[in-house]
This record gives sequence, C-alpha cells and structure tokens, in this order.
Amino acid sequence: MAMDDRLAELNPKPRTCVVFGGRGFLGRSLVLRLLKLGKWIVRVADSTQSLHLDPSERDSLLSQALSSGIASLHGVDVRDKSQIITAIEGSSVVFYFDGADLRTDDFYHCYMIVVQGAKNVISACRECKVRRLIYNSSADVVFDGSHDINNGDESLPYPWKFDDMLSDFKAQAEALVLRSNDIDGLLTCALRPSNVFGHGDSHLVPFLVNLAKSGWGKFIIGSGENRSDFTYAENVTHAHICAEEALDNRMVSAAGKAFFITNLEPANFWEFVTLILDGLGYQRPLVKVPAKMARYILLFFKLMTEKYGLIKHNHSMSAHYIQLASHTRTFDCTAARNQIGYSPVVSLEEGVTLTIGSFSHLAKYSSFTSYSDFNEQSKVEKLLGSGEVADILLWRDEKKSFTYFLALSLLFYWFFLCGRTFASSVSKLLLLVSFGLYGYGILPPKILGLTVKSLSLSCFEIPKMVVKDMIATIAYLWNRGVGYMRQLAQGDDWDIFFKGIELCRCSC
Ligand SMILES: NC(=O)c1ccc[n+]([C@@H]2O[C@H](COP(=O)([O-])OP(=O)(O)OC[C@H]3O[C@@H](n4cnc5c(N)ncnc54)[C@H](O)[C@@H]3O)[C@@H](O)[C@H]2O)c1
Repeated sequence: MAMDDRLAELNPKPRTCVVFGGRGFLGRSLVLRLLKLGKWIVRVADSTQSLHLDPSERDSLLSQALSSGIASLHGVDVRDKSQIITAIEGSSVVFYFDGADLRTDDFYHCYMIVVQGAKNVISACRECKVRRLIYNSSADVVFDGSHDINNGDESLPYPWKFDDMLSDFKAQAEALVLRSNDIDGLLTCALRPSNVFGHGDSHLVPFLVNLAKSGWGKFIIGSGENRSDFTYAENVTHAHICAEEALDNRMVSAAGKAFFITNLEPANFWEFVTLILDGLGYQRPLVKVPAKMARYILLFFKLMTEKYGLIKHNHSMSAHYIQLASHTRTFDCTAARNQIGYSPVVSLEEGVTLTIGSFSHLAKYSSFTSYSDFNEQSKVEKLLGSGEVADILLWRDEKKSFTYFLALSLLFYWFFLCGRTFASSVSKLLLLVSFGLYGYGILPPKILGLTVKSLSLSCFEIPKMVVKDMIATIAYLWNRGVGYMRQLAQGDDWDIFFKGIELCRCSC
C-alpha cells in the first residue's frame, strides 16, 4: 500500500477527485453522488462554456458545495494537456466522461475529443501522479452494428470493423486507458454502460421525443422482438464509485479491466421505447419496417441532404439508432458484480417513472396516458384496411413493399437526381428497357439448369381499340389546351386569364 494511502486511512479527511465532463448528463449525476457521500472534494472539470450553473441549481447541493469550497469548477478543454494538468494537480482520482457529441458527423472533432482527449488525460494523470483513473466507456465498443449480442460478457473482442465512428473512437480510447494500467502508479478501469437514460438525459429520451414529433416514431424497425439492456444514469454513477473503491482497495482483479454495466433487467427494446413515448403522451411505435429498408431510407435522406441540403437531420445518430433498435444487445454483468461489487440501486421500472417525470416539459399533454396494449392497431392501419395497397404501404408483404420502394427510389433518382433533362431521362429509360427486352429475348431456354420463361409476343400487343381511344383522348386534350391558350392570348375570357395567373403564382 502506498504511503499517502496509508496516511489517508489513518486520517480520513476528504480526498480530492476530478470529474471530467462533470457538467454533462452522467458527469452531473456523479458529482451529486460524490458530494452526497461527503468523503470527497470534487473538482468539476468541463469545457468553459458548460460551466455556468442553471437557474434550477441555485440552491442545489452543488451550489452549496461551491460556496463552502468542497467543490470547484474548472474550465478545461481535454484537447489541451496543460489545462488538464492544472485541473488535476494534487488529486488522487480522476473520473473521465468524454464529451463527443453524437449530433455531429465531424470525424476530426470527434477524434480529437475522444482519442486525443483520452491520451492527454492519461498522460496528465501519469505526470501528476494520480492514483486511479475510471473511464466511462460504452457497451457500443463491442457492437459491430450488424450482429446480435446475447448476454455478451467481457471476453467479447472489439469488432475488427465498426459501423459507427464514435464507437470506434470509444474503443480506441478505452484500449488506451486499459493499457496504461499500472504504469507510473496509475490504476485504471473502464465501465461500459448500455443504453443510458435518466433525468437530464441529453441523448436517448430527447431523440425518441424528436422522432415521435417528426412522425417517424410510429415505426418499429425490424421484427420488434429484439431485447436490450438499459441502464438508469444513477446506476452508472454508482458503478463509478464501486469501481473507484475496488481500485482503492487494491482489488487487483479490477485494475486494467472493462466492465459491462446495466440495470440487470434486459427488456424488449420496443416495449421500453413504448413505455417512454406512451408515458410522455406520444404515439407508440406500431408499424413494422424492415431494418434494411430503414437503412435505405436513411441513405436516401443522406443523399438528399448532401446534394440539396433539403432535409436537415443527423445521419450518424439516426444510423446508430437503427442499429440499436433492430438488434438484440444484452450483456452479462457478473464481472462487475463480482469484481467491483456493483448492483443497481434503481430498478428499471423506477428509473422509467423518474425519467418520464423529469421530462414532463417535453410531454405532449400535461396528463400522461399510460402504457397499455403494445399490439393495438394504429389509426393508419384502421384507415387503410386490408387491401393490396394497405399491404404494400404498411409493409405487411415485405418483398412487395421493398420492390415497389426500390423501383420508386430508382425512378426518382433517374428523373430528378441524375442531373439530366426530363426528355433525356425518358429517352434513356426507353433505350434501357429496349436493350433489356432484347437481351431477354436472346437468352437460351435453359441457363445452368434453370429454365428461362419466355415472354409471348402477345404481351406487347395493344388492341386496336385501346390505341384508337388513346389517340383520340390525346387529340382531344391537345385541342382543348390549344383552345384555352388561344382564348388566353386574345384576352377573350378574363376568368381563365385570372385562373392562369393564380396557377402560375402557386407553382412559383
Ligand atoms: N448518455 C448515454 O446514453 C451514454 C451511454 C454509454 C456511454 N456514454 C458515454 O459517456 C460519456 C458521457 O456521456 P454523457 O451522456 O454524459 O455526455 P454529455 O454530452 O451529456 O456530456 C459530455 C460533457 O463533456 C463536455 N465536453 C465536450 N467537449 C469537451 C472538451 N473538449 N473538453 C472538456 N469537456 C468537454 C461537455 O461540455 C459535456 O458537459 C460519453 O463519452 C458517452 O459516449 C453515454
């Protein structure tokens, strides 16, 4: 045992810790927990613009601690090592919540904050002889975005390829923190919470509410059967304190390791979303959309945003949501239980109730409706009934819906996004169809044992009467149009003239 730790045991005066990201969602919760314990002098380190206290915090525990000197605020940018050193000098413990913004697609910004920030914090801790560093990682570091995780434990390797930039950076930062364990007297460990929610949540709950407000919240992505682990924020911060105590007690088994942290109550992902949305008075998700389809729709929006800037949306966050929402991701917390003594202090049900209560300002109605039947029919389903069109629009027949959607997207791309004139698009499409038919026509009756169905010539025949009717209709419409134009040009009919002006105004 180190000398200063032995002295600390003899003289249990408060020890000093630093909470990086201490003004963020999880950081705030940890700061309050540490202050409640009464054993800590807490330095709250965060980017300068996040340091001010909210009006609601005027008489809070933090504000009292600040006035009595038990807590202090430090403006720190983790990209600048000298600022970190100033904040951590003389402290024994560092809790590190990094501040990557899920709402940005900026690769360099994220890298600098997550990976470079972790490097700077580690290096500063070693220089300042900090004893323990606990990093808030994420369960996302073992998720590749395409494979389910069923009761996964810490033996899961990092995926060789990530679908999500932020998870990739978090995995790199976590690995750096774990690798720096036991160098220059620094003990480290990382906690991997899964789907955190709670009071002050700046990610999951606001995202779900925005989704519901935009109308996209009606959709269940995938089968709707996938299960997930959720973690109430206070359980995450409780786990940080457990981890610090474990490292302090020289539980060598905890040092240099990562631990999954959950509420230990895996739940159906969509039932959880329903509980939150229902609790806040929004429509629960009911219409199922295949996950692939959702990804294509998102890709389409991305294309539109990049090309025309028409639709404003956060691509990374939505893509990440689709992955989380369509896969099973449950984790085994036995290691956290056995090695750092973690067990949840707030149950899932209680956490959901507290969260809904704390987000009353985002609720649709002042009085909340309660969660009832998950499988209730939506208004759209009742309206569209059970015909073929309804089957396609509501994704009841996935193959058919997918084919129609693909065909419509291709046509949209062909006519509007390719940059050609309309006439050129039509002629090229006709040319393509002719080539296609010609190619089909010269195929042999059997290819690799598969019979090729031949199209009979009658498929291309149009009855004489239909052609006659079509030509007559076109001629009639043409003549009527010309008649109107003539009247307009001669100023004979003022009614038509004003209607024409109104039409031009609307189309402008
Ligand atoms: N919230 C979740 O659902 C969740 C789940 C698992 C893991 N995590 C991880 O936990 C960490 C913290 O999450 P959170 O929800 O509290 O995030 P948050 O965005 O609420 O808080 C991050 C804090 O970091 C600060 N910050 C940003 N840039 C900084 C910089 N350059 N220097 C110093 N401080 C800076 C911000 O001001 C903010 O106060 C994140 O890394 C996140 O990946 C979060």
